Amino acid sequence: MSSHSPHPPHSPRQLAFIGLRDVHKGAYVDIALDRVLQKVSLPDHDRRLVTELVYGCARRQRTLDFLIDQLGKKKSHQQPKDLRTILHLGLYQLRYQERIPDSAAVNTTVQLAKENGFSGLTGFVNGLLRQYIRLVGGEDGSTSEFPPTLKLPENPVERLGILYSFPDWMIQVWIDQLGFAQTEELCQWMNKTPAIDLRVNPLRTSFNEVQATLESAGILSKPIPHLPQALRLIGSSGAIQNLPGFNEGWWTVQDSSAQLVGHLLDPQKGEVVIDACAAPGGKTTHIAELMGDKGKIWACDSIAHRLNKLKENIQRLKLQSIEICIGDSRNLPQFKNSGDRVLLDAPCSGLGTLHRHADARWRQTPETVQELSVLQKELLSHTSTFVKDGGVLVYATCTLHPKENEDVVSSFLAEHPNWVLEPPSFDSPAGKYSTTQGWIKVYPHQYDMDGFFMARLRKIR
Ligand SMILES: C[S@@+](CC[C@H](N)C(=O)[O-])C[C@H]1O[C@@H](n2cnc3c(N)ncnc32)[C@H](O)[C@@H]1O
Repeated sequence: MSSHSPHPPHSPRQLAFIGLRDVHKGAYVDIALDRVLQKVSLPDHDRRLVTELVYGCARRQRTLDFLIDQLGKKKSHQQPKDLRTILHLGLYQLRYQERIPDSAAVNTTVQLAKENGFSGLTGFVNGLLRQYIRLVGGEDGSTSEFPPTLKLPENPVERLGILYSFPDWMIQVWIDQLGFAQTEELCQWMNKTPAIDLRVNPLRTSFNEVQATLESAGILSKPIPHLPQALRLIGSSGAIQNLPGFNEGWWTVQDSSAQLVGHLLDPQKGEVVIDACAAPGGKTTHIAELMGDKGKIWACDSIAHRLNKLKENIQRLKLQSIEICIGDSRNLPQFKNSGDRVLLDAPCSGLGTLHRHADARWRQTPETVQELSVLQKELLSHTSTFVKDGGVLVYATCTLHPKENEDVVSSFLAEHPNWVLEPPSFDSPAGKYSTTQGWIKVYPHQYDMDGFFMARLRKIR
């Protein structure tokens, strides 16, 4: 084969541009990325660059638009759509990618403009990017403010929204709960690369054995305080399925705060547990492990294909106690009064896991939150009928919006006098994270784990 291919391979930046163009037309960012990466065979470092550019530009789009607004004569939304995407790519590299020299960021962006129908505007692209370098220099944009020449609004909500690239309404929801300084810490946390935590399966191995085996494969890890099965990977690990112990069912990928939910439920051997929103099943398999795989767990979900992952994990972890049930948990009369414990890990706006989904912050709105809170209340009201007298229900979400958390639980308790909020005992893993109100609210910047809310409710008669 000739070494001079007539069709040079796509450059990573061109691929990122194609992916982002899809995102701006409404595609989910991971689907758009998969689509471009599937078409080509790229060396690992180029794949990583495409991935970083697509996720990064999607995540930081509000900040990048602000820079275009400040540096160009026309506002970002007045620019041709594709030109705006190209400018995002250039500015993203200058502001957030320290390893890319400024000259390379500028030249490749100018080239992108040339190749995608903007030959007449290469001078503008070059000028805008060089203006950024002149004004801001080589600062690391993930932590630094802007120089005063770039005029951020006085309003603190907008300031944080622009600086860290979140919608104003989300910032406001957090400021109301945390104040300004902690909201800024939370924003910074949500823009970091997510950690990967494993949950060791004590039915197949031990914590020490997993840690040692990982170490012999060159992967360092550390325990998480108070969580007996949790192991956090340090540094990059490559494809997770290739790590030792995966095929043997020694561990499952699950964030530490999601592991807390299983401990708060505290299921016991021989019990009947109903997991009302189970797919993809991270918590269902944890419950089985905590019960020594003895008893019965009903794993229900309304979306059948989302349960396939659970089926795979049941096989891989070699569990016997889980039974699958496809259906709407707002209407499953067969479970009335049959559960010793019920888990309702409700569908939510995901405000606690925004670092894992680059475009999630732009997809949720106050209206979607409102709709979700209605669904959550309906689910809680019906699934509470599954619980036997004296039994327990844990309500959990991975969001940080009071309308989906405290409000749902408080209005349930107000309408159901035979239920009480039961705080975890202090010596249990969940007890270490409990709040004075009796529920658990994990703020990610405080505990360095995904944001979560969970409350244990007991049916007293
Ligand atoms: C937060 S996820 C659950 C995550 C899961 N517990 C885990 O740990 O892997 C919420 C789930 O609720 C399901 N769901 C949404 N509405 C539902 C309903 N009305 N009835 C049952 N499941 C529902 C969704 O399909 C989704 O899989």
